[in-house]
Amino acid sequence: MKLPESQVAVLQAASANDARSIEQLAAETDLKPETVTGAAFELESAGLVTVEESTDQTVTPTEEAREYLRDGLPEVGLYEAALDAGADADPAQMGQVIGQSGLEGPQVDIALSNYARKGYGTIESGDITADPDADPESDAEYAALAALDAGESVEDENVLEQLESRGLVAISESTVRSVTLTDEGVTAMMEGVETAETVGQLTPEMLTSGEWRDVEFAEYNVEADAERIDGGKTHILRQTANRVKDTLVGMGFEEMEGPHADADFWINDALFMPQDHPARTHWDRFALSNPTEIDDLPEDLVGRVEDAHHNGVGEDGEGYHSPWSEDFARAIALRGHTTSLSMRYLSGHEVGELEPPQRFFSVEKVYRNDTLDPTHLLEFFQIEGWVMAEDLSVRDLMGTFEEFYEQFGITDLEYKPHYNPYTEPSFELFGEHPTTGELVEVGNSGMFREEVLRPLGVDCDVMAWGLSLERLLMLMYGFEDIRDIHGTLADLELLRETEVLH
Ligand SMILES: N[C@@H](Cc1ccccc1)C(=O)O
Repeated sequence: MKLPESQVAVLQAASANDARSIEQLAAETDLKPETVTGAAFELESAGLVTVEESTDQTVTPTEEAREYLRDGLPEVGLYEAALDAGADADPAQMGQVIGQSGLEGPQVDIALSNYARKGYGTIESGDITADPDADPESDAEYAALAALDAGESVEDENVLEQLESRGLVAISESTVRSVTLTDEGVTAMMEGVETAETVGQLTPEMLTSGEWRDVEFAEYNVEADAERIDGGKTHILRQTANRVKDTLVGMGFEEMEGPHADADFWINDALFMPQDHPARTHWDRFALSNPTEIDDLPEDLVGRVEDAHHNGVGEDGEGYHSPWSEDFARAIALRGHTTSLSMRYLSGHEVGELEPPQRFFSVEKVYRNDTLDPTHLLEFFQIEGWVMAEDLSVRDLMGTFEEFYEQFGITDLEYKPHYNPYTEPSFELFGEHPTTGELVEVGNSGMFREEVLRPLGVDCDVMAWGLSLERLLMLMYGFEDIRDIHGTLADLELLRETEVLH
């Protein structure tokens, strides 16, 4: 019998009486595990070996667990402090016991949430008791962590589950295969197995020499285990941004482009945002220190915008009775919204005067001095858009949102009246989070006011919006923390495994 080299090697290394794992065979034959697996499958289909599969669990203590192995579990620290405070006799004040325990930050919550569960005592309305019979020495979770750390295995599934849910162990499963010679395999070996020359890869030389006609090619085995390789890939946020762009282009929109750092004029003044608006203080804007201002603002437009701020527009227009300075308008900051682009385009500054109907969009980054939390980042992507046409109504706006979000599987939009200095009426948009069921704000929108449109020279209706790309992602994939997706705390595994659906 003639077989490819790797199969001959595996056949020789396998035994009829004792199952050998892929790793053992790989070590013995000096072949890669994936080559051995491939060969084993081939031999199995030829009836020469059997391949058994089982699942192997690897449990590894996390960094946090190692800390506790060193310093003790937080709930045990709390128990010891409670004992010191005499809480085994009379309830002690919880605040004091926590202070004494030396626990800090998140460890306090961790201690509290495990204390009663593990029978160390009770916690009720500010008081803590300690069960005198509790024995930290025989804490099952600690013992299990210590065993794992020493390379031993832990059989108690409940304890493992608990440790996993506390984030103290990482459990990963892998398929283990082992190979045994069949009777047929033994017979084949006794009759003699020779190595057939097989070619794993076609080369240009083989093609030019014509040698390819005579060689035997090794078969591919697409089921063989191979090493996992995480190649670079487009970030899911970028993938979704691209999908949003495709969707909007499909709906007849054209893309806007423009500066991330822009004059306050485009970011705020053109939007009829008074210069003394709270959002325009230095707290909220990321000002540029070099350069500090933009010189080439369109003078006519600046004049009309200033006039609207002072006097409003129309016969009985009403302006702001607040100061307006051109220096303030020229100052450069990172844009807090991409509505600056909408102003640039609507004013004719970018692509010339526009005749209705028109539709424009951008999917671009904006910057805000917010406090970081699960739904806020200092920078995020805004899906900006506007439609310019005669006689638009709120129905057109809602219809556009329904059509857009439906393409991402979101069909339960809700609207809430809102206030923007530049739109009237204005609406916030909400969608339901697929796992928590909470209503998540996904965007803000409205019909631009006369005070915005008149100075820009637009004399028909314009409906507009700014939607959050990250929040759209949260609704699509059920992320609960925006920081899982980007920033320094991003969950790489999640990013590797999430597939953007088209
Ligand atoms: N600029 C608004 C969004 C918006 C754009 C256009 C019109 C109305 C609202 C925001 O950032 O929240």
